Amino acid sequence: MKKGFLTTSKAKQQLNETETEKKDADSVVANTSVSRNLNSGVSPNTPQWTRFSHGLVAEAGLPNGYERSKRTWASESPDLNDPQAFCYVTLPSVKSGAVLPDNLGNRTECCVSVHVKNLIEKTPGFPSPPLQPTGGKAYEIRDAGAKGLGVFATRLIRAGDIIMDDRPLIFSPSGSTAFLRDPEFVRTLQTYTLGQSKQIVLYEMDQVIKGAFDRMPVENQKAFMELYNSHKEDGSGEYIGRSRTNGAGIDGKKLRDQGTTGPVGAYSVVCYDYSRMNHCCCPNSVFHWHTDTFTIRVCAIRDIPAGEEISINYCSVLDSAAERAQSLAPYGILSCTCSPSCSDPALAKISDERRARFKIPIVLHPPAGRSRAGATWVQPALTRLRELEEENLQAADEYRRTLHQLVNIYCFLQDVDKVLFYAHKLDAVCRAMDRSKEVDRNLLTRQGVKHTAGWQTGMLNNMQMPGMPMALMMAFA
Ligand SMILES: C[S@@+](CC[C@H](N)C(=O)[O-])C[C@H]1O[C@@H](n2cnc3c(N)ncnc32)[C@H](O)[C@@H]1O
Repeated sequence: MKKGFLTTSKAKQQLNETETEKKDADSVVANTSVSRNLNSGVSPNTPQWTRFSHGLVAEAGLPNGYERSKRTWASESPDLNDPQAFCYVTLPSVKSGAVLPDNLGNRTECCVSVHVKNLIEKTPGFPSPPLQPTGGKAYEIRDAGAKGLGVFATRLIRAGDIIMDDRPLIFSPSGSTAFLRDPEFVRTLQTYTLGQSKQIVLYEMDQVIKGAFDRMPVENQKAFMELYNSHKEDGSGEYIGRSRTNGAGIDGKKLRDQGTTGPVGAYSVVCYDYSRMNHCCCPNSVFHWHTDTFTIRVCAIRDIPAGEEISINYCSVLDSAAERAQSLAPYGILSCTCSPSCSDPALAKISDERRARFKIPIVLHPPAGRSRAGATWVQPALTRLRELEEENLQAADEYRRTLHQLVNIYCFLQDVDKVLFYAHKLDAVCRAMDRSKEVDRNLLTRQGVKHTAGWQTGMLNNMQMPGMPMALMMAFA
């Protein structure tokens, strides 16, 4: 049996000691439950380890004197009683006698701790088959000009539709942190400069991913090697370079190494079709990880006409242009031209100001009395929705929140047409964001609306006795 990442008691002790120092690291990757990030080389020990270098790096390559590690970071046959041991495993497991290439799109080579392997295998429904795209496949991969390849709609895709549900080629620890929990390895690193140690960690990560790659069928290896690599000059090897370019962080709240938080102990995946999706600062689709189907699911967040490129966001949609530029640089995206508000400085200024405002939710209080229906108190929410739509920021959570707010307000005001209008928009956005359970199905029919709690509250409010300013007690957030 070979040694895993975290098998020694010293390593475990060091992990516990360093758990308190991860705030800095958390801020790097904690934008969404599924954050697109493999550039988070965060050390629990040194705050400087926030990111790996990118672009042309002078000291690219292993430093002189570093003896290529003979250690095996993960084992094919780990101690299944040690949740911290790391293993290589194919998930969902391929039945003996399974015929390749029938299984090609259905198998993922994983490098995971025994704890995470168990979490995956015990997830209710695992391994359900990937979901079919709504109405059948509606995209093609083709030339996207200066961006390389991209994914384009072949017909109208409606907001809320599933575009793809992609099984990864590889599932592996994100960032370098798994290594940095091995005290012996950390001691070796301490004899080098920070830049040199990052090169060493990149090399070791490359080896880990190569271990998973070597287990793939030839067709999957070919698919992986065809992926774009934006890390050719910074010391990343062929494997980690592709992983940094194409990796998507998965739900780090649930699926992570035992006893870890933040980027430490988190995982990321590299898929095939999904990896061809380019970045847009106002994307028309969103993505989320599903352990039961073991897939990254991409859904349209607004209607996408035939021929339009299908895009996702590689950073946080409400970041300023300068913050987005910083996040995009490791992908080799030096000047984003995805929308007019990126390329035109005057529009970028307006967009920055709006994005900053969108981070602060508006809370509305209906005035007391019966005149509230025609009043202007709803206007701030309507203006916010219009501005979000002008910026094409339907992927921002604030868009979903504002729609919720408007549905509640118009229920309260007993305006069934407006409830239906906003509830249908909300339903599409929630379906895209995998939050459909949030929408009361009654809100989607004229008859049903009248049975909702919000409508009933509005009715009571209309019947209120003079001198009972019930509305004063209400707030629409
Ligand atoms: C995950 S891959 C996307 C697919 C890639 N275009 C391809 O040809 O395989 C990420 C790479 O695509 C390119 N890219 C993605 N979005 C871009 C954008 N908005 N502007 C310029 N290049 C972009 C960058 O080279 C980036 O490193």
